[in-house]
Amino acid sequence: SHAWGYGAQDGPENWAESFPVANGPRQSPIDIVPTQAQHDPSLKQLKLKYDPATTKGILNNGHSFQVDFIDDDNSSTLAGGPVIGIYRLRQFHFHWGSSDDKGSEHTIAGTRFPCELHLVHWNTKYPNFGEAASKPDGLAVVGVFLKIGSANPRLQKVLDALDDIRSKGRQTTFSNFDPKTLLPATLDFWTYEGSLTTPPLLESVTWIVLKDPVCVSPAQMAKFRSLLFTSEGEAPSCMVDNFRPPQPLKGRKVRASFK
Ligand SMILES: NS(=O)(=O)c1ccc(C(=O)NCc2ccccc2F)cc1
Ligand SMILES: [Zn+2]
Repeated sequence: SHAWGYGAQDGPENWAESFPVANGPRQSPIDIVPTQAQHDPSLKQLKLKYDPATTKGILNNGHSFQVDFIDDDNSSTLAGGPVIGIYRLRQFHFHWGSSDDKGSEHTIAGTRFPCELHLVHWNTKYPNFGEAASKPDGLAVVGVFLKIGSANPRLQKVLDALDDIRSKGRQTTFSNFDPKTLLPATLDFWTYEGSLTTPPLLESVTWIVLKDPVCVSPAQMAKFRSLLFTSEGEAPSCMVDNFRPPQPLKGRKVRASFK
């Protein structure tokens, strides 16, 4: 089976054994070097429309935790920015470290953040997420950096649900949440063509990485780190350091929506 994780034996350095695309031409994440990004004035404004009523639940999937959304219609969508057409919100999740000096997947000129939020959308020109995930223009993921600061009240509702999903496979009700509240004030972004950052590492993602971080407090980071990679009954293993390090750019251009 394709069991993968973030440990010494099953972690990112070994993923290529089961998922050879790990060494492909458009892998994610990457180190974003702002001075080497090109401002593209043709990039449109990012249009995010999220309906809290589409919130479906919250799940510990053994790699991260995710908040799932009903994606049967265009109630919660992403358009504009670098994408053509309409992409539907499927889920959002996070990646974080065991300490505040690491945890993000993308880095900015080598700077790592303690946490990174991913809002996952799929192109409605395809019938469903699974189909879209195998197409070069199938997915669009918005990445948001979290930096240590004052407690973020918008995060609290998500973090309060974590007590009910401590172990892998646990899920609980979660409703009426507006992911827009997790975003920074300005939606300036970098964009490049990449991949899923976890197996199956499919090269189907248009990445939209926001320039401005949002805040998270040390106590809130401790809540993320209270989750487990393991199921109930297994020897507990703390869910931390669930990030893939930056991958080779292989000639790709990173564009900036801002000067
Ligand atoms: N960290 S990230 O790049 O934002 C990322 C987003 C989504 C997935 C995912 O849906 N995996 C399961 C999956 C993949 C392909 C087809 C169906 C699936 F359920 C993985 C990584
Ligand atoms: Zn992710």
